[in-house]
Amino acid sequence: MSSSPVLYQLLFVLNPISGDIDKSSLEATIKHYCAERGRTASFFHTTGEHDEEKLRYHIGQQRYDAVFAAGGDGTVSLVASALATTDVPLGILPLGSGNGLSKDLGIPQDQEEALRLVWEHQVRAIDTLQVGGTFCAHLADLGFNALIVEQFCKGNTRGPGAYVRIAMQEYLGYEPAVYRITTDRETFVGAVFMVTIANANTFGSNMVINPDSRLDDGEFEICLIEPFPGTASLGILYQLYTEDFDASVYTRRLRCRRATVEVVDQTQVLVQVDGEPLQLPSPVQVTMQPRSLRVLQPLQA
Ligand SMILES: Nc1ncnc2c1ncn2[C@@H]1O[C@H](COP(=O)(O)OP(=O)(O)OP(=O)(O)O)[C@@H](O)[C@H]1O
Repeated sequence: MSSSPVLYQLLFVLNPISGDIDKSSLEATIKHYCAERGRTASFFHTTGEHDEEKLRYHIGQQRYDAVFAAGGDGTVSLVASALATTDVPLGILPLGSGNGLSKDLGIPQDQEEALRLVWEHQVRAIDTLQVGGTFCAHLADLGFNALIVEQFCKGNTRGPGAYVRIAMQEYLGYEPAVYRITTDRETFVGAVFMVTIANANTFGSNMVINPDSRLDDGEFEICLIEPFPGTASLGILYQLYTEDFDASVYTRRLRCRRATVEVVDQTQVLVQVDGEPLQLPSPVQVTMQPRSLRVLQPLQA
């Protein structure tokens, strides 16, 4: 079920570095856009240091009708985590390298068009995850992609080009680990190239890792790409871009409500959660909080 309340007091959480995008005129554009429509825009600038703590404090002091994340997936996750379990909806102005959740919600990638959410929207409640105790609104993974995200974050170039360059460099020498994955329905044991814990469907790169799955169905998927010969790589890539994940013999999905992901013989594992690389103790517990986050979506989405 969805509704369209009028939102007057709006907070925009701006990440100055996301996506290598110049945001010098953004604040003035947002202020002007909101003022023209009788809305009030306030701003919170991230610093990269204790942002979630500071944001929670700020929104605890002031009543907002919606809080917009103006940044990439990391900024969206930060704001979503602060808003989850409250009744304040999350809006997104996609200003990162990938912008995964905004794409899954059908939010326009153009700045001006995304701003229309301020006055034309529907509110939808979506599920969220906890991955090893860390909030996750979109996708988390272990294995190859987590390694690429970690390298990407260490580098000083952002944007999709840097991501592809790192992936090509790391692919040849990559050794898949062995995982034991136990869900409320089944157990899988084996070597896996990449384990994606998916509440949503699509990576910011537009690769569809988890087709035909809803953000509010009370379930999530563990999407596995098992080790594959080099000759199969282009085929798997093609399936990821054509929403045909299940077509390969090297892919499978485990649908569940809770799961434990263990890297056999390791006590710690690299996990990327909503685009941020983390070292977490293994096994990693994954739980779901059904319909715990209210989000703004375009009316036609
Ligand atoms: N003022 C700042 N200076 C430096 N780093 C910052 C600042 N504000 C936030 N950050 C860092 O930015 C990162 C989040 O960036 P975000 O994910 O929003 O953009 P992105 O990585 O460019 O895009 P995407 O995740 O869509 O690929 C976090 O690691 C956060 O600590």
